[in-house]
Amino acid sequence: MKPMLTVIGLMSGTSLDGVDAAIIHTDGERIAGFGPDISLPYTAALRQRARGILDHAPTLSPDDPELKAVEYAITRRHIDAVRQLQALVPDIDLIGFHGQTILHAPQRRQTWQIGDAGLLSRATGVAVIHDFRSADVAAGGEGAPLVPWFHAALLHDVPGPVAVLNIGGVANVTFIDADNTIHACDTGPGNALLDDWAMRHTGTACDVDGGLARAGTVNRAIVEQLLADPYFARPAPKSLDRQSFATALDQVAACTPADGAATLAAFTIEAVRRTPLPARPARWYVCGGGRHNPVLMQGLQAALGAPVEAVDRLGWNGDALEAQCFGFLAARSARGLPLSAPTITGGPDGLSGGRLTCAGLMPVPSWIHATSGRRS
Ligand SMILES: Nc1ncnc2c1ncn2[C@@H]1O[C@H](COP(=O)(O)OP(=O)(O)OP(=O)(O)O)[C@@H](O)[C@H]1O
Ligand SMILES: CC(=O)N[C@H]1[C@@H]2OC[C@@H](O2)[C@@H](O)[C@@H]1O[C@H](C)C(=O)O
Repeated sequence: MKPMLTVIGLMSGTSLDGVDAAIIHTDGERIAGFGPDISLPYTAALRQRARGILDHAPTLSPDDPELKAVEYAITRRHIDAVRQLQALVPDIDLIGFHGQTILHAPQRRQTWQIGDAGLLSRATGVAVIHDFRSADVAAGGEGAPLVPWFHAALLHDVPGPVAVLNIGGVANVTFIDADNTIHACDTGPGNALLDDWAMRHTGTACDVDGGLARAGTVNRAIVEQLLADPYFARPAPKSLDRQSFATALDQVAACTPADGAATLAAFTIEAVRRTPLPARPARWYVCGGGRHNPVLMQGLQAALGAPVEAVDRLGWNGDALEAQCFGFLAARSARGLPLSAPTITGGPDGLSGGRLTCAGLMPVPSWIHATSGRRS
């Protein structure tokens, strides 16, 4: 076994804003350090086409020509990101490629991330681990969130109970108890509803710095209606699709743009507050793009009754964290280590995941664990 791997992690999240790529030095348990990271945005046209695919994913054939074209364009963007990092750090052992989630329905044993791992491996000359969620979903787990093992590795010297909250398109929490048990789930909406609302009313991709929400008044009755969704009464583990609460936009449709934004921001915040956790976190650390929105951060601080800070305060890189995570998970997969757990996704104890793709005649690296998925 090679002791420490140099891995590029790639994440393109539910916000559909682009590709984050980051280098991590890890054996899948310890983190020896991080290398450079970059973000390559999707063009507005690609973002719109990806959104079209996401909106129609439940009825799409895997051979749909537009799906294939968008998958190709997204893969090319990932190849560009990897090549830029390879120009800085040529000796890369492995790539962890999340792909673009277009559908997540674990109750139907379905989770769908698009992206061509074979093309990525051929174009970069590096072995790729991808399809991180399917094994857990096939075994009855939620398949998400998968970031908790990484948060736990980073938090090893931070005493629990502590929570890490990721506010991406969807929001998810990792909770580490005083005895180091890891619990997790998706809390509810993150920025996705706010993004869609801002696009509808201002033509901008998000409510920049919470400007719209700050000018509005929260409609508490609508927030309560939104929180009546059965998802919030379910115990963890549980996970969401980007579109799980898409009808919320209809429920705020009669609000002014500012009041609608304020109400959707309050929905995100209140969903976090009501998330069933085994104990109250002594501190909350926030990552994901939502930590740049002061309305969300101040609202969380007021609602949670404990200090709320951006993860950057811990010295973490809050923008590269998810990409680093999929590098870390690729190293775990290469070693056959678990990616999930009963208290994280509800999947079986000890289950690894991910699939290995080594394109063409590339030899399978000797340090790849025999159970780390099939070669394609
Ligand atoms: N200055 C800002 N003001 C308000 N919102 C912001 C700002 N910067 C980023 N965001 C929000 O952060 C989002 C991007 O967050 P992030 O990159 O964490 O999402 P993601 O990784 O795609 O999602 P997920 O974690 O659900 O997969 C944007 O869509 C936007 O809503
Ligand atoms: C199916 C899917 O892609 N889920 C994402 C999404 O974005 C946030 C939240 O919903 C989380 O569950 C997950 O991503 C993070 C990286 C995870 O798996 O931990």
